[in-house]
Amino acid sequence: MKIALVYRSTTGRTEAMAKAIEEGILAAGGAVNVSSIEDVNVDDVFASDILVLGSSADGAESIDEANFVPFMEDNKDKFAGKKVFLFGSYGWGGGEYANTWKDQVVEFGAEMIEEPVTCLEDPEDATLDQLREVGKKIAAL
Ligand SMILES: Cc1cc2nc3c(=O)[nH]c(=O)nc-3n(C[C@H](O)[C@H](O)[C@H](O)COP(=O)(O)O)c2cc1C
Repeated sequence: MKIALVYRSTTGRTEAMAKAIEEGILAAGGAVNVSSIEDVNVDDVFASDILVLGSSADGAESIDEANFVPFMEDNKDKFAGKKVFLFGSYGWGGGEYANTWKDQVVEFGAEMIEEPVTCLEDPEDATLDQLREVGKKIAAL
């Protein structure tokens, strides 16, 4: 299945998580089209079966307000039937923003591959290992 990974990261924390997922996908023999939300190609993303989406927490328990919020709203009709995995780093909110994001994705008709994975600030090695395993699972779908 075709896999797209789109992320937003201000200081590199969510980007490190994205790299671990990519490593897992590649290690399992899969291929993935990786882009940051700032220069995402929407047509390419929604030509994929699996959407791996990462954003750090922003605003008041939101995903990235400048780019990811409009990306979600503008493409809400394109999520039906997609398989989605969400991840990202947060600072103080315990990752609550990712639950709201999950609810949105489910409301748009997508299927969650796994529960979102979030982490406080920099991802620990155990989190990166967990994300590599998620990447392997995604590659095998
Ligand atoms: C403008 C701004 C708003 C933020 N809002 C939240 C928030 O609502 N909840 C939270 O837990 N962290 C919030 N954070 C903290 C970031 O999500 C956190 O620093 C994260 O580790 C950054 O990851 P990144 O380097 O991948 O962007 C905010 C940070 C900034 C700069």
